[in-house]
Amino acid sequence: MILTPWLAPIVWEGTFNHDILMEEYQRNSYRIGLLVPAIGKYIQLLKKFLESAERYFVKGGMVKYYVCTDRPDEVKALNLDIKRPMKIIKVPEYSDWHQTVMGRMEVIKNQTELLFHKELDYLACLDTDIVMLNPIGVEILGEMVGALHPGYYHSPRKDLPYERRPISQAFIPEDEGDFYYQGNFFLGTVPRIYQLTKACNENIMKDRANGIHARFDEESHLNKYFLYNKPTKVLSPEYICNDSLGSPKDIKIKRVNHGDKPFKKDT
Ligand SMILES: CC(=O)N[C@H]1[C@@H](OP(=O)(O)OP(=O)(O)OC[C@H]2O[C@@H](n3ccc(=O)[nH]c3=O)[C@H](O)[C@@H]2O)O[C@H](CO)[C@H](O)[C@@H]1O
Ligand SMILES: [Mn+2]
Repeated sequence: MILTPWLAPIVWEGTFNHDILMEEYQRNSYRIGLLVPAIGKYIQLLKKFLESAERYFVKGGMVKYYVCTDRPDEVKALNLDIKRPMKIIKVPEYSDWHQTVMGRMEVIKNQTELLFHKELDYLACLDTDIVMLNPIGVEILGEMVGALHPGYYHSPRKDLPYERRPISQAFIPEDEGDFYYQGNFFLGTVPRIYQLTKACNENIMKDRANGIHARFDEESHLNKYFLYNKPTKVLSPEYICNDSLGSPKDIKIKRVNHGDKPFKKDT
């Protein structure tokens, strides 16, 4: 499938000409931010993430890295082999894993107001446990872009793991839903990312006030948002693979490996 039912492209290897897209990009010299949280022990993953991004993420583009961390000194001590600019954004140490992943929406919203609206045209938000293995180029750029979860792109709607409890703001009724999007790779223009993170954060706050926590944290809220605010471009699972998937025939190129950690996740 290379087009959604609302006619947004689904980006697979072979569906685009990188040279044409790059010429178009260079005429506009868009500024791209790559934001990654590295809070607590996830700082251990940062060097591999950033050095792979340096090699593969929009090569030839104007990219700046934004690292959100509770421990700036540990990030500075990493001896990173990167040439593109990096800014460290100080964030609180959250009480647990769930608050940390949910907090990302609030941090992005706040930093968009303060910083990103001045510094960037596009912002991409990725997990730290991603290692890029192949080029991820300007083909990913769009107004508002989501990535298909590699575990569910062939699943019927009834099997998509949306939040199904009506009490949550992330609730999606049984007879609705297009795709299941992954929470760890989304991007868009700065104004669209602002709207997205503001809406998700407000819904997270409402859930908190109502004593409910959505099934897959901020990913459930992102899926709700994308249902009623359709992405203008969708990334195929090439962009968010992991080894546990094996080698599905339709994934010709694994652009990343996601999820390997040298420590146990404390959820
Ligand atoms: C299989 C599974 O359960 N997947 C869920 C899990 O993905 P993951 O298992 O990929 O979550 P994860 O442990 O990678 O955490 C998400 C990201 O938050 C950041 N981080 C998290 C904790 C911390 O102490 N410090 C820190 O920096 C870091 O960038 C990390 O990569 O979580 C996501 C939330 O985004 C979604 O809910 C996914 O569906
Ligand atoms: Mn992850």
